[in-house]
Amino acid sequence: MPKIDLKFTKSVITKRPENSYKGNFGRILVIGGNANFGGAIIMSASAAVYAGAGLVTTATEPSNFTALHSRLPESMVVDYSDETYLKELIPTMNVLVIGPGLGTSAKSLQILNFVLGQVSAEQSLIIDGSAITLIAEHHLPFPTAPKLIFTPHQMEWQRLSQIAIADQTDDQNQAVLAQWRQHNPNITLVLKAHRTKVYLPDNSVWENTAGNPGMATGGSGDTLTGILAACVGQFQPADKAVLAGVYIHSDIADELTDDGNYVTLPQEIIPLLPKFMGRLASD
Ligand SMILES: NC(=O)C1=CN([C@@H]2O[C@H](COP(=O)(O)OP(=O)(O)OC[C@H]3O[C@@H](n4cnc5c(N)ncnc54)[C@H](O)[C@@H]3O)[C@@H](O)[C@H]2O)[C@@H](O)CC1
Ligand SMILES: Nc1ncnc2c1ncn2[C@@H]1O[C@H](COP(=O)(O)OP(=O)(O)O)[C@@H](O)[C@H]1O
Ligand SMILES: [Mg+2]
Repeated sequence: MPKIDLKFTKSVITKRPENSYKGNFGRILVIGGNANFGGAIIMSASAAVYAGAGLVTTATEPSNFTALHSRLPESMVVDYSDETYLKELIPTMNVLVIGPGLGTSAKSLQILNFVLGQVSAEQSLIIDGSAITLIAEHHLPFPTAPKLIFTPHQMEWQRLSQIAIADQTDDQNQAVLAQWRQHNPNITLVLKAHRTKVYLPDNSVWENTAGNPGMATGGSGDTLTGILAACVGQFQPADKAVLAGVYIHSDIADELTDDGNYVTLPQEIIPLLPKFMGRLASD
């Protein structure tokens, strides 16, 4: 099984061309954060900004606007229930994230259904957290056109795939993915665990070599979604960008742990992204 390691990740994270502008580095829309889980979407958006996304917009519950503006002025905001505005905005995006802190209410379901109906072939959609739970609960069909990147933890994967956690072997996981790929060949699974595995559309399965139990804290996966979005928005091909994003998240956490941290808080990982990626690009 191929491993996701530092050498591989360095090959993906390239130096920026001198003659470039924000439009070259991905227009990202992150959607989530209900009135209770605003922190989740703030962490996702922050990670996207700090991992180098050219432009980040956050669609969330309006009660999160003030916190978002004050914590992350780089991101624009939009009411996640404003379908008229979103209908115009979504086609201008390269990468969308849906799910961190979205919740599972009727309103959350309405937003998810709307977004699933708007994404198009040239776009990548990262589906995480509550969005995975909602798709499983309501048997929502996957959109057939865009690149889909699911980022479940093992319980979310159990809900979506119907494979019990104890039975989540590569063979079982691949069998489910093979069925889904008949409708959309461009499905990637990032199955998060101690050693996260990434199942790519070419049927390869990659294993992360970094990561540690300090990452077992709320918001860790929300942060990963932003890093993945930024990587897909900046680096080609998208499959390699996903692998690199998984590694960057965990390697920074490993550095914090090596420094003596017992827990690796998302808020400590996020500000380390620019320097870590700069190091990868220049080595
Ligand atoms: N600060 C915030 O606003 C936060 C919001 N969050 C959001 O909260 C929503 C619910 O997500 P949760 O994952 O907390 O809840 P879920 O209910 O979706 O999943 C947690 C359940 O799965 C079980 N489980 C089994 N194996 C697991 C594994 N390997 N990893 C995690 N859980 C496992 C747990 O025991 C628990 O019963 C998501 O939208 C998420 O993005 C969380 O990320 C936590 C932080
Ligand atoms: N013991 C562990 N070892 C390595 N990585 C871990 C460990 N526990 C959690 N993680 C990582 O932390 C993240 C947890 O994601 P998730 O459960 O979705 O968190 P949340 O929804 O709270 O943001 C994943 O990237 C996972 O790989
Ligand atoms: Mg999660």
